[in-house]
Amino acid sequence: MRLSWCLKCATKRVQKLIGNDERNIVKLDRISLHVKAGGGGNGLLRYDGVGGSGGNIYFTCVPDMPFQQIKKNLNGRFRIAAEYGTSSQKLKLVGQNGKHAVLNIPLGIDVVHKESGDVLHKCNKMYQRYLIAKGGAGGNYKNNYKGESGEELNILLHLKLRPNIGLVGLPNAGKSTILQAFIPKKSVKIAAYPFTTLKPQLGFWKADDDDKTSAEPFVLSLADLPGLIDGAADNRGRGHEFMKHLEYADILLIVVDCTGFQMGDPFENPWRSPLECVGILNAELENYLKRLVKKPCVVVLNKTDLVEKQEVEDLKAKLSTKGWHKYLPEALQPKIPIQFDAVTTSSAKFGKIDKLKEELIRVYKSVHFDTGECIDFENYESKEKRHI
Ligand SMILES: Nc1nc2c(ncn2[C@@H]2O[C@H](COP(=O)(O)OP(=O)(O)OP(=O)(O)O)[C@@H](O)[C@H]2O)c(=O)[nH]1
Repeated sequence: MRLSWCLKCATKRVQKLIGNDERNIVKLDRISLHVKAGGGGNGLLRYDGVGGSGGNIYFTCVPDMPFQQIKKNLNGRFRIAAEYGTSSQKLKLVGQNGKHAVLNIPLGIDVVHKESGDVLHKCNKMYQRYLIAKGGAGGNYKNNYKGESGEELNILLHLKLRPNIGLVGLPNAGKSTILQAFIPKKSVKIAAYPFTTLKPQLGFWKADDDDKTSAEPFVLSLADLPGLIDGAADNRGRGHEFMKHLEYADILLIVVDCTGFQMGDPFENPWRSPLECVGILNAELENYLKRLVKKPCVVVLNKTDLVEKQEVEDLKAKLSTKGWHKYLPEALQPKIPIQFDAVTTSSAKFGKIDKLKEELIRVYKSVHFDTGECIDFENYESKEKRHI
């Protein structure tokens, strides 16, 4: 019962988040807002009257709210203001406080100060009220009975997706092809050149297609992100914009091209072996956010049709060891090597993803059965590993 609730809520939350966009391409993942808290009312010096305080601006996380809804709720104004406090009067010495303004937002929004870039709040607790701008104090003896101004600032709301499975890989590894193989009806942009995927794409995979006995549909969401490059954690290739969507993913799926990777001109950039690709991706993930390398993680060696079977087996064996990173040159070794929950293979172009499907279901279910309820992935620490 609990498990089915988990699965249902995990799927629902992404479906609701992205609204009705048919192709499920995330078109809008940030909103710029001007917020102004109310100013305090003036006091009355002669009678020691105190002005009312200005209203605060709060954001509250609510369930099942699409990100686009924020825009609709604001009626395209992109400005929120709270009420001013009223001034003290002879007949009403204590002024009335201004009303607070509360904006409902979906879970997983980062509130960022537009000018400084500081993250003011990570809004990831349901029904929690986050104070965004404080109203000014009413006039009183401390401020010479002059009402104070409320805080006023420009902010950015950053949406972070909450997929069950987040696909990570270097460009051209075959992420979109994998997504297409999982969800054949979905139209995904695929091409034989890097950076075909420019925006995150979400797909919903009915994972229990063969299981006619299950009462609840078992649907997992997959997010295909644009390819990461060396230095993505330092925002090269707009890395931050995409990596933020991995923060709340339940499972990371590292997609590696079995034939390796060549970035641009071979005279300028060295060819990277598949193992080196894993090392680069591991390093990028840990550099961006250490918590990411603690998440459940599956590696899939894609394009197995292009290399010898033995080569794939050797690679799989290496990655399945605890010290897989030791096979890499020192400069490419990640500081915190990920201990993979599964290493598997696929040939997505030819629809061969059965082993990958099995492993993903196994890892997903094992994680959920461990806790018996919706897992708190922010504090998740796998049993046998991950000493950070
Ligand atoms: N031979 C073979 N080719 C594949 C396989 N999977 C993907 N490809 C090809 O690899 C190329 C890149 O595939 P994409 O799915 O666009 O790769 P991507 O990782 O999404 O690329 P970016 O958008 O750059 O991140 C395409 O030409 C695919 O047809 C596979 O299993 N075997």
